[in-house]
Amino acid sequence: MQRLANSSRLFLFKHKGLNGTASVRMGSNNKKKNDGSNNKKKNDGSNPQSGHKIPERLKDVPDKENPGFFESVEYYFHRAVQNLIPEFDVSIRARKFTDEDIALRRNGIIMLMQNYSSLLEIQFPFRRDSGEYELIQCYRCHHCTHKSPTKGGIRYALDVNPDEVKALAALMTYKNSCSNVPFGGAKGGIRIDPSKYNNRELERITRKFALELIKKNYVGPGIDVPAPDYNTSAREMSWFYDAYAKTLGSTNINALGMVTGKPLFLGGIRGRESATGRGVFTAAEILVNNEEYMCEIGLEPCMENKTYIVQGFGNVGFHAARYFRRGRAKCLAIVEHDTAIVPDKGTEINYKDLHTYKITKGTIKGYPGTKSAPTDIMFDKVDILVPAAIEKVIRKSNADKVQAKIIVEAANGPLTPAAHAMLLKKNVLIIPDIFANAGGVTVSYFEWLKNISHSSLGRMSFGYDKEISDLLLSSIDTSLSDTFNKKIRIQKSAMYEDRISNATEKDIVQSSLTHSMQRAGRDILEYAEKSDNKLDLRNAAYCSALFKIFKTYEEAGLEG
Ligand SMILES: NC(=O)C1=CN([C@@H]2O[C@H](COP(=O)(O)OP(=O)(O)OC[C@H]3O[C@@H](n4cnc5c(N)ncnc54)[C@H](O)[C@@H]3O)[C@@H](O)[C@H]2O)C=CC1
Ligand SMILES: O=C(O)CCC(=O)C(=O)O
Repeated sequence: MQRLANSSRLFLFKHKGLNGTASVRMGSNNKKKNDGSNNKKKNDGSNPQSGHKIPERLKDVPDKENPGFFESVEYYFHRAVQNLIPEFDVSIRARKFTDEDIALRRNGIIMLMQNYSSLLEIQFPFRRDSGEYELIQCYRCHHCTHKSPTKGGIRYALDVNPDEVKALAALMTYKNSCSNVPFGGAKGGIRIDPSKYNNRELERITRKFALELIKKNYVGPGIDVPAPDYNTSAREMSWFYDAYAKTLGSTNINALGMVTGKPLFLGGIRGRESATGRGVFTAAEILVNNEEYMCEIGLEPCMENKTYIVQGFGNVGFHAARYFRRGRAKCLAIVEHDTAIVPDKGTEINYKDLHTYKITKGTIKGYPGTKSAPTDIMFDKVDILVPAAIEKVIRKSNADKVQAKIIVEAANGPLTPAAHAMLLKKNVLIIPDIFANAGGVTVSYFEWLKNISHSSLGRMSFGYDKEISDLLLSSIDTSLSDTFNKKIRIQKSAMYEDRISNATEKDIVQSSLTHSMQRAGRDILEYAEKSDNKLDLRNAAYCSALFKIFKTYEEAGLEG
């Protein structure tokens, strides 16, 4: 990075985009002389001088206690676009457009990247086991379709609504791009409280929703691929798949790829269930091991003995808590919607056991070896806070209570823009959702690949890899023996023997997930380094995501 002489804001950097390397000026495309008076970013991180304006209707989003979820995502989108205008223009200019056409084309693509493509609202009557009828409301939103299929989970909750589904679909577009998952974004949900229905009823509701989507050609292995999310799991995904397999999918050889997060014996993949929590830990680890970042927030650069609190002990929170403990961090509390628990001094929670306890008792309250605490313990002093429940839990009215140094957004949208800005000012490191919780969709992608290739990962290469490494070792034996003129044999370590002889699909999934998170993290940190506030990883993650989406639209052309 090289600062330009007479500007405090403009700087030059190299970006390795999809199309190789381009040198661009970042931060402002304002050609006017900088008088230093108004060429500054605002406290909320927006940059009015960039040549791209945040739409008037979003102006008060960073100040609201309870902004719309979709408008919050749109707001983050526009903040990032403000930084990217010069980069966008460089990539269009390479195609020899006139200056006027560059602006028109760039603004057209920005419009495409922000807006959702379609939103389907379905209502159907449902007869409960009691004989009563209910009207069930469901939604599915396809956000950007620059890549096919679109992808994202399905949640069951009473607050599912069009605004929420659109926001979550947009987050999926940006998350997929940020993590190099080659899909567009989508999300869906059914507005029910699943705890009020028995299993047969839930199965019928799920199948009806699936059939409505199938009839409309709104889902399919090459169209849109659902997955588990809040209050759904492998069980609901099996029903979804079965509804497809018995209808439109009966003649489709790739039918298994119509949904991910399935059980293992129905085309699922090892490691998907724990993938989001594992990815959350990996994202945290990348930052916690980064000396510069830890120095900025006054922490030691290692995971060992860092304290953590997890809010939401569902699929994501359970596995995240497990991995943090494996990383030798110390749990201070687990917070659920009805209570929090704190481990007794000197004891450690057995998370698998706690998970079983919660399923059996319907609560974590009373778990042996812990004491109950109020749920606002999540605002206590801690190194790492992991909100893994729902959106907008940290807002303008409670953000100043947060005492964590690092927040890892395991849930989608747990912070409002106001809370985000307030915490940034307090020097809190926020690891944003579109990076932190991307482990789930990344392994969903691996499952989809497995389904459409009709082979488990590694099946065609494990044997060959073993033969090649045996050959390599024996050729090293031969060369050493020839050089030293005596028989030399390389000793294989037990770990090597074990890895090479007993490699499983899970090993491939886990190491590929780590690799993918590391690569996404590296790209985000590159953008962060170039920005005015390197702690604003959300803006950096959006920049990393949006540039790739922009390039895809730009290269595909806009006339079709
Ligand atoms: N399941 C997945 O693979 C992915 C999930 N996510 C996001 O992670 C979040 C959690 O999802 P899951 O773990 O799958 O859901 P889940 O349904 O398995 O668990 C959610 C947990 O949060 C608890 N909870 C709800 N409201 C709470 C509150 N106010 N305070 C404390 N706890 C509360 C619930 O009781 C439940 O135990 C959601 O935002 C979801 O969109 C993101 C990426 C992937
Ligand atoms: O696994 C997937 O396809 C999507 C997971 C999801 O819904 C999310 O990342 O929010």
